[in-house]
Amino acid sequence: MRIAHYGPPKTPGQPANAMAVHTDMTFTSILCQHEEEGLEILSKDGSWITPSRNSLTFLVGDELSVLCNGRLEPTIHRVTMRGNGHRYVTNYSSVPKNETVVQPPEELVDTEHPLLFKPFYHSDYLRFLFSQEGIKLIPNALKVFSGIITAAEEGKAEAN
Ligand SMILES: O=C(O)CCC(=O)C(=O)O
Ligand SMILES: [Fe+2]
Repeated sequence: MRIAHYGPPKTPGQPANAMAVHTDMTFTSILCQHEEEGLEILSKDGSWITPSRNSLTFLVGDELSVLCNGRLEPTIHRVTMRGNGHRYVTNYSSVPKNETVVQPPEELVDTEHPLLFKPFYHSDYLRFLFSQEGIKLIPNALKVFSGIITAAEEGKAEAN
């Protein structure tokens, strides 16, 4: 568990990007904001949702998405400081061990649900994310690192 502190925006009244758009390199993260809000979650329709401060927000991390073979998508989120107060947030996350091979159980892979991600070690994924190449790809780094192009997608790419 981590407790993070964010100072108010440098220019009062002007929203500040305090954490860039990303997904978490975790199985799950549970966030709790104290007093000052700021968390923003990207919804399916492209709008940003702002969870209220008195709530727990459950985020699907990259590795949970792999574990359930894409049935859940990683939560895309960012932090924008709009108020002028200090912001505190607790982040309780579950993370695979470095030597864990991240892959779905075989029950979740079949002809209707082909394997979407190549199995990988958590430590290799972290190394990629913090590389010059990986960091630029956030929030789409997972697909580039381990995504399998399906036959349907390949057909689409050839047609273009
Ligand atoms: O501060 C927050 O609300 C979110 C923090 C976050 O996204 C992270 O630490 O990965
Ligand atoms: Fe995050």
